[in-house]
Amino acid sequence: MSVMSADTTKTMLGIFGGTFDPVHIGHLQPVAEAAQELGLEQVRLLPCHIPPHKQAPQSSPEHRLAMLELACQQWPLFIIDNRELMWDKPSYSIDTLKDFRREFANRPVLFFIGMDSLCHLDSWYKWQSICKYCHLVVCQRGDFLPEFNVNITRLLNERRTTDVKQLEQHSGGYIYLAKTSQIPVSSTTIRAALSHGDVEPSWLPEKVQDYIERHQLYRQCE
Ligand SMILES: Nc1ncnc2c1ncn2[C@@H]1O[C@H](COP(=O)(O)OP(=O)(O)OP(=O)(O)O)[C@@H](O)[C@H]1O
Ligand SMILES: O=C(O)c1ccc[n+]([C@@H]2O[C@H](COP(=O)([O-])O)[C@@H](O)[C@H]2O)c1
Repeated sequence: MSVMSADTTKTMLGIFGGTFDPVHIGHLQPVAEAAQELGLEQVRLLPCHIPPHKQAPQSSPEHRLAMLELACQQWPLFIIDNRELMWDKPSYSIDTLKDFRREFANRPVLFFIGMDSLCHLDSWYKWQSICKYCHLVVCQRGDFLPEFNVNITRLLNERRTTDVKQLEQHSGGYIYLAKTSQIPVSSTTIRAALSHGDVEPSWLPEKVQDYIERHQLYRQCE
């Protein structure tokens, strides 16, 4: 585990990456609950530029950013960090985490991910080094049945903690499974619903839904 040097007073830094195409309640609610469980007052949302493991986003970076800004107005816990959008390359988390480490040398970094991301973590670029640079905080995911393969089982055996102090006292290295609500929604289901004009209003922050309507986004599902 990477132990912090002298600076033990620094507060934990929460970051949450995603394609956010569009941002929805399944992104915001579980992370907000986990942040509260861990005593965080702010979480940075990191919209990715080129998602490493899936098709290019349907909406432009400008639209995705605008929707995130509206979501942040309704959810003041969140602020936007657009560093990945500034880099003209696939958004590999290891690069982003190294960049955070350069900026916040010893500060504990909490990287929020959904349970599906944890289950597929061993397909990420340089996945074995991810926990050198951060803790992972894993949110439950309502539309996904978790199954841990041998790599993830080993990783959890080595790094899982239920002790928040471990997260506070180390800059990275631990995995914390948060007890968050199961919210069975994804951007894919929302894009499909929007293309039929029948999206469930509770899935999206109200202002995001208005924005989508105003700009006629996701009328055609790819
Ligand atoms: N309903 C949900 N509950 C918990 N975590 C979620 C949920 N939806 C997305 N996440 C998490 O949010 C992060 C970013 O996800 P992403 O932007 O890819 O959303 P998505 O809804 O899975 O998108 P898509 O359907 O386009 O693949 C990932 O770590 C993912 O696990
Ligand atoms: O680094 C990787 O190889 C990698 C592979 C898949 C996803 N990620 C990151 O995980 C976060 C959620 O990704 P996604 O694809 O579910 O939107 C986002 O920050 C991605 O950049 C990172």
